Amino acid sequence: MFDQQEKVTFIGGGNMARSIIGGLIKRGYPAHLITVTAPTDRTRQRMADDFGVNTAEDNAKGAKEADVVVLAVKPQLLDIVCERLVADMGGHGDKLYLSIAAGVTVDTLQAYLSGAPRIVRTMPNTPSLLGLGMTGLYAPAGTKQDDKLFSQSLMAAVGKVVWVEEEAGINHVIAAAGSAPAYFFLFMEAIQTEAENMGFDAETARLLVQQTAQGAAQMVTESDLPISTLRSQVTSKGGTTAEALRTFEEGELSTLVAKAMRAAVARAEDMAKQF
Ligand SMILES: NC(=O)C1=CN([C@@H]2O[C@H](COP(=O)(O)OP(=O)(O)OC[C@H]3O[C@@H](n4cnc5c(N)ncnc54)[C@H](OP(=O)(O)O)[C@@H]3O)[C@@H](O)[C@H]2O)C=CC1
Ligand SMILES: O=C(O)[C@@H]1CCC=N1
Repeated sequence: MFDQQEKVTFIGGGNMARSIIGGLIKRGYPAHLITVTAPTDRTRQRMADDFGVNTAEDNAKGAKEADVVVLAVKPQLLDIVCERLVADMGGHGDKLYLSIAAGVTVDTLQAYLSGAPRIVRTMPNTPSLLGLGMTGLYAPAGTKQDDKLFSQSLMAAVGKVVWVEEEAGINHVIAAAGSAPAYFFLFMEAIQTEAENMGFDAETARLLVQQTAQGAAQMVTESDLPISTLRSQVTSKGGTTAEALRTFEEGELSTLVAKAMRAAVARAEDMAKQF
């Protein structure tokens, strides 16, 4: 599965790092090659207990021996974390730096990392935990093929991957995939809530929504038909679905979705100016 097995250190052990590491371990990436750094004991302990990976409180200690450093802290912390990291390691160490941060460009990362020449940006999402992630990757011109291949194989171990040619494409991946699990969760929450209002207990309401969402997603995955055809197969003329869909149309759901995706892109662009 993994042609190259490199020592990988994750700086930060939050939701996204956990999803990727969980997915990697599930797919057989050797735990002893993975290190996670995080300031709190609890995060480090959970990582060690759940996945058997190495942990370190000190970022430089955790990253010094690594071949690949995955930057998995919040975007607003990246400057201080990277600058401290290279200072404490005595330089960038010519490592491959893989950033998962939204809204921080390669140029900015390079400035934070004292000119590190090997940087790849990725935009994963949390279903990586189940091996069902969707990751966009961007490598600046001149990135070595080996670095692209390793970044791709790491992220492909936890789901599907797409490369974007232009760095701006990463923001489009954020809108369509990185942030998008939350859109589906919101939709599912709304269905569950209304099912409960209709009288189902919470457990049954959740079962109704989760099984339906999983079934619908699986149909999209397994069918060659356009999604609109799958929708119309549910929609009997003059029936119940048509009424529900008409209500969504009246509320301009498609326009609202487009607006939400544009808002995610705009926020990523703002962040890129801010950091
Ligand atoms: N969540 C998501 O769905 C996605 C997130 N991303 C990106 O992933 C990155 C992380 O997001 P997410 O996982 O949600 O964030 P979380 O807040 O869940 O995790 C952040 C982690 O950073 C750790 N941390 C804080 N300060 C430091 C430090 N000085 N040195 C080392 N580690 C530190 C925290 O440690 P502790 O636990 O000890 O407090 C925590 O484990 C962001 O840049 C985000 O843009 C990208 C795609 C999807
Ligand atoms: O909300 C965020 O900024 C991050 C990036 C994509 C998903 N979560």
